[in-house]
Amino acid sequence: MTETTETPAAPLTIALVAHDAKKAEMAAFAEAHRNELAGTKLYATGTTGARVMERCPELSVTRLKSGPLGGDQQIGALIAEGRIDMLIFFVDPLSPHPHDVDVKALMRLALVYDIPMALNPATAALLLPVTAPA
Ligand SMILES: O=C(CO)COP(=O)(O)O
Repeated sequence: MTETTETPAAPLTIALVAHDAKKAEMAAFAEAHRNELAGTKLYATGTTGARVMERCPELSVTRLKSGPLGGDQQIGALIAEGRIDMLIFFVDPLSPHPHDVDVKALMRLALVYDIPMALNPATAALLLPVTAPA
């Protein structure tokens, strides 16, 4: 009998980011999808990560800097290194953001590296079950 040694698949790595006006929706999204998210490795910008962990204390989220202080760029760097499989970024299209160039740079890298990117809850809800079964 031949033994096969199967390497367990690495968990899906997801980056969570939400503008201030969308943080409540991100926390609600995380709660609604807590089972799928529990099987993934999560990164988030600082405040978004805090809100998600507040709502779902069982989820372990690696928090980076706050977006305006470089958190969006940190996530962009992880994407460039091939360490992020999916970006869920709830964007507020109705407010100006002082770090808009960082926001654009993050989205640009998600496009360059062709990773699934959901910019609103409706798209994230479609994307998540396809890629991260509960
Ligand atoms: O600013 C952000 C996205 O551009 C998000 O950063 P925070 O999660 O720290 O608020």
